Amino acid sequence: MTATFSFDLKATDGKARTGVINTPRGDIRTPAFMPVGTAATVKAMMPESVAATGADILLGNTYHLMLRPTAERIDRLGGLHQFMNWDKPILTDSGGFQVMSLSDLRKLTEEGVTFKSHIDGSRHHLTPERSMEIQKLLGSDIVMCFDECPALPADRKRIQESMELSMRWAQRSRDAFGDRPGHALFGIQQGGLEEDLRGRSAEALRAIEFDGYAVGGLAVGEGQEAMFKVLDFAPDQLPVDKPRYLMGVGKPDDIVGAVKRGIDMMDCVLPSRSGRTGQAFTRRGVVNIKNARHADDPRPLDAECTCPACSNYSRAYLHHVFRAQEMISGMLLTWHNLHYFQEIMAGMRTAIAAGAFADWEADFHAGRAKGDI
Ligand SMILES: COC(=O)c1ccc(CCNc2nc3cc4nc(N)[nH]c(=O)c4cc3[nH]2)cc1
Repeated sequence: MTATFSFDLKATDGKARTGVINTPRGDIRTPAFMPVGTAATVKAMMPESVAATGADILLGNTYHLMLRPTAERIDRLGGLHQFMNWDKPILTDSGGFQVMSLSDLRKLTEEGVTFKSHIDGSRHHLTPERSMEIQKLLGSDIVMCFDECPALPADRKRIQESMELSMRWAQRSRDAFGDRPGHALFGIQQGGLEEDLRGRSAEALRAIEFDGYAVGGLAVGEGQEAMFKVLDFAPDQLPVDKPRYLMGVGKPDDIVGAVKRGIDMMDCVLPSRSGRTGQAFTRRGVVNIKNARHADDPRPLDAECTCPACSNYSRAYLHHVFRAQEMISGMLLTWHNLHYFQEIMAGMRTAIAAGAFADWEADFHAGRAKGDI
């Protein structure tokens, strides 16, 4: 732990990197996966269970928390860490992406976005300045710039105009964030799938100077092949000595491919949301536990996994509690998936430090079957 925020690059293997982000609330081992704690909880998990999976940091959402219970109420109660009983680092997304993907009756102007709450239809306004204020009230350790993420597919003109707006908002975010030792502000690169637009975005962000840089505008339906093509150039457009954060990613093989291309941090609802629907990620591929063929299977989900679900329960039991819609079903599979995602991150950190990423990656892909196992 340190009083300031810093990134210590420990080793590289090809484009893959491993290091530590030092923050006053604790160190973050990279490459890092951030569980998503949207409404001040990682759904179906106690905070101590999230920590037990190996997570060093979790993600919160400005959009959800501003609507309910409001940032002012969380601030009055001591901030988000105390409110949700998580004393390690928290990164908060800035709200723009969630407004466009969750709310309706949205109006986008140079000033910001106005929208109606998906919860009660009340009208709200988000600007770079208001997003910085909300994330400060929450007590977030890593604050994201307020940006606009265009839905794909979109024509080049729309992508360019959106990226240029986001860069003006990045400057306003920086100005509103002010000087907050021990707290970080990350810029977000936009530019769709266009190398030149992403290059201009990266240059604009470098000139403003941030503590870290996100690759935004991806995992919006472009597919893995198109995403990897962007990741073949985008990380190298960003400062080499700062953390690179790929937003919203992803499936296990997306994560491995992103780390291979120089990404240090990721977040995704996939392990928790799919865990609640009965989808388990394992070394050998995906298990849909609700499938009837698991009803009498005494074996664990994954014999090599040490999580509570795999250590103490059979597939038959997990199948039963999902079919019976018992609460323990989402708890066990969410814990398993988050544990497995952290195992992937730990494996890559060790492999990169040993210069053995290629072997680790080959082994990762070798074990995986297609479809349900
Ligand atoms: C079961 O799994 C799921 O339901 C599920 C849902 C959505 C995603 C994709 C999430 N993708 C994504 N999140 C994102 C969040 C972002 N935030 C900002 N500020 N700017 C961005 O440019 C941005 C891009 C994203 N792309 C992945 C999985």
